[in-house]
Formats: sequence, C-alpha cells, structure tokens
Amino acid sequence: MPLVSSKGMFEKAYGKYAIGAFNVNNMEILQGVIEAAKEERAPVILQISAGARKYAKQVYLIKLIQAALEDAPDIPICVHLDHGDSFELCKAVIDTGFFTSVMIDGSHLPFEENVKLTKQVVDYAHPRGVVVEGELGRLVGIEEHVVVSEREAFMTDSDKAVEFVERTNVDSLAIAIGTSHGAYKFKGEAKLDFDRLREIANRLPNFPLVLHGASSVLPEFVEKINKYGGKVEGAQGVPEDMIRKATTMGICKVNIDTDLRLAMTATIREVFALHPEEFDPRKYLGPAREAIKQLVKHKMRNVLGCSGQA
Ligand SMILES: O=C(CO)COP(=O)(O)O
Ligand SMILES: O=C[C@H](O)COP(=O)(O)O
Ligand SMILES: [Zn+2]
Ligand SMILES: [Zn+2]
Repeated sequence: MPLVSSKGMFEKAYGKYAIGAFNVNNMEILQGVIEAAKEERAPVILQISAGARKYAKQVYLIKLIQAALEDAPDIPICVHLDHGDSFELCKAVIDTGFFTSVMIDGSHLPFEENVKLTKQVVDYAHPRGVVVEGELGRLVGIEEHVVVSEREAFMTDSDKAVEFVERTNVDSLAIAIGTSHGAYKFKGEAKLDFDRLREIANRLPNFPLVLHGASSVLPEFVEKINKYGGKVEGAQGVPEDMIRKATTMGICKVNIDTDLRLAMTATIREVFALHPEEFDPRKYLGPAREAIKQLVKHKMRNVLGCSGQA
C-alpha cells in the first residue's frame, strides 16, 4: 500500500493504544522495524531526523523506505520528519512529495513565535496533504542541569496547549510531562506528570498527543554494553508500565530512538567481544538488525498495544 498519513492511525488508536514512531538512520534499523511491523501486523511511523538526513542522505532513506513499502504491502506506514527546526526544512521535506507528516519543533521559542512558525508550516503542509506535529513545553533531561523545583516550569501548560492547537491548527501535539531525550532521563525514581497529561487530554478531547523521549533504556542492553567494554553507567529510561498507561490517556504516538541505539550497540559489542576474529560486517550488523526487530516486536505487543491493528 502507498504511504499513509498518521491521521487515520491516530483516530483509530485514540485512548486504546499508540503507534510507535521509530527513528531510521540506516538499512539495518529500517529492516528491523519493518520485519517487526510485518510479524506483529502493526501500523508504524518511520521518522527521519535532520541528523539522519545528514548522515544517510535523504535520497537513500527515501529509496530504502520505498523498498520497505514493496516488502510490507499490507502494513500501514507513515513517514515523518522528526524535530524539523525551520520552515525551510519542513518545506524541503514536504516538497519531496514523499513524507506524509512533519514535525515543526518550536518548543524552544517564546509562545507567540512558536505559534507563528507552527502555523506557517501548517498553512504550507495542509494544502499538500501533509499533517503536522507541533511541540509545546520543553523536554529537560538530567544532563540539562535544571533543578527539580524548576522542572515543572518547562512542562506543558494545558491552557496554552488549547490556545496553541486552536491558533495553529496542528494535527498532533508533543507535550512535556517529564520525559527527555537520550539515555539519562531520571536521577533516582522515574516520574511522569500524569495529572498534567489527564488535564491536557481532557481539555483537548480526542486530539492526538505525542510523547517524545519515550525510550525505556532497558537494563539488559545497558548491562551488556557495560559488560563488553562500553560505558553508559547510570542510564535510566521511562518504565514501560508508564508508557503503557500514557497510551490509554491520549498519547497516540510514542517516539523511540535511544532503545534502538542501545539494542544495536549492545549486540555489536557482544559480537566483537566474543568473536574478536570476526570482520565481516554482516556478522555483527545482522545480529544487530535481529535485536532491533525483537525489541520493536516487544514494544508493539507489550507496551504500545498496536499489534494486530494494521
Ligand atoms: O523523542 C525521540 C525522537 O524524537 C526519541 O526519544 P528517546 O531518546 O527516548 O528514544
Ligand atoms: O529526538 C531526537 C532523536 O533521537 C533523533 O536524534 P538525532 O538528531 O541524533 O538523529
Ligand atoms: Zn522538542
Ligand atoms: Zn524527540
């Protein structure tokens, strides 16, 4: 089937389950994610960051995804720009005619500027059949050295969220409720502001919300990386039961990148440590691709609840 928009995916999922949005940077990651979606019969969002465009060259990623569409003809697939940081980038991506969704991330801007930039992208995207994700509130991780008492000030305000959605006409909204990007999300106990999520969802009924920074930083991968010469000590993610809970409360899209990176790195490190004589890239990239597939299957089935929804 041709690429689909996330709009229908979110309408179907709202309040019941969420769609996984997985960052794609190379062929092995893409194949791992697609194999998982095929076996789970799950709809999926493939997301491409500015960094991925730079690393792999956008044209390679587009051609790889075109191959995935042929390989998985029965699976609804949406292709999304992750963290677009300017109108020009969003426009360039929309002008490919390939992407069905873009994110414009104006969350670092003052409110009025965020509204203006997001609306500009929406006004360009909608007539071209592309949906837009905006972001309000800032994701701060422990590396950002924000003291706990100040942390709340960065989270999404429900009044502002309603105003933002009304004035920009965005199709979905990324909110800040305590998650952050990367492998170091919490010091001590993990905590998300579910009261805030409930309030935002109540004020924006049936409106799809997005959770960035939603990797769980699974101990099995962290331990394997550290065991085989890596150094990711103190890494901590969002517990999977919290993600599961969020998917029943209006979160329709769950962004996962760090968990893919950890699974891939742990697997490659293990091969290198156990088979130091090995130098055929297929012998470590193959297992890494398989690890990604198993991880994504687990997320779809046990965390997001989207298995069988294709
Ligand atoms: O939000 C993300 C991509 O936009 C990824 O979050 P993680 O770093 O938690 O995987
Ligand atoms: O949110 C960020 C994603 O993990 C993408 O990361 P990246 O910009 O390094 O590609
Ligand atoms: Zn952001
Ligand atoms: Zn993100």
